[in-house]
Amino acid sequence: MNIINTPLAGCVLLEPKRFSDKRGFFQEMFRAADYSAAGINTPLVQDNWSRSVKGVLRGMHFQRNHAQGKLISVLRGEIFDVAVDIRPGSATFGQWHGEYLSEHQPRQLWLPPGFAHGFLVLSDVADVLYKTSQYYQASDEGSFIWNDADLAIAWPVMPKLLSDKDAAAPGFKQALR
Ligand SMILES: Cc1cn([C@H]2C[C@H](O)[C@@H](COP(=O)(O)OP(=O)(O)O[C@H]3O[C@H](C)C(=O)[C@H](O)[C@H]3O)O2)c(=O)[nH]c1=O
Repeated sequence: MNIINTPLAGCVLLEPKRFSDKRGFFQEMFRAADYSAAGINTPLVQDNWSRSVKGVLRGMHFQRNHAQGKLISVLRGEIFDVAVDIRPGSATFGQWHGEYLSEHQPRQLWLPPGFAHGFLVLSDVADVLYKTSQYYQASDEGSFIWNDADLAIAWPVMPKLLSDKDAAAPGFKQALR
């Protein structure tokens, strides 16, 4: 498996092997012993399946006190996946990194605890499967607006559909006060 660093320390792109043949393909989606080399040393305790239609943007979300590491995979369609470094004291605090993830390439993005996460759906539908290193705790959730001017995330297209919560999210600085 290839492990490719991003400009945000600890946030890495993984390229697991995909074995294609005339039937289709086989791909291991997670193997603790191998993924620890990518810095995934905490147990991953929850799997999430998120289905969205074209133009949906989910994010930007984080958990304040029970920060979740997230291993993002796309089983169907294509997304633009974004991580924002919100680790206090990080040299890249407030910086973002985006990756195109799709069913067509064996690529996964690992966000260690301390990142906000969001994605924009580029295909007609997208199925995103992601593993987290902490359980979901609704009361611990924080969010900030997808188009915060200070962050200036370069989304490839404008979103068409957000949850009411995401559409009303505060700015980045306000959310992290
Ligand atoms: C995240 C989550 C949600 N839920 C319930 C709570 C709501 O009743 C419903 C939809 O939740 P929400 O609108 O927060 O889902 P997303 O907007 O996809 O939120 C996620 O979006 C970004 C991309 C993330 O990285 C996070 O995992 C998460 O914040 O599922 C659960 O029961 N467990 C969970 O882990």
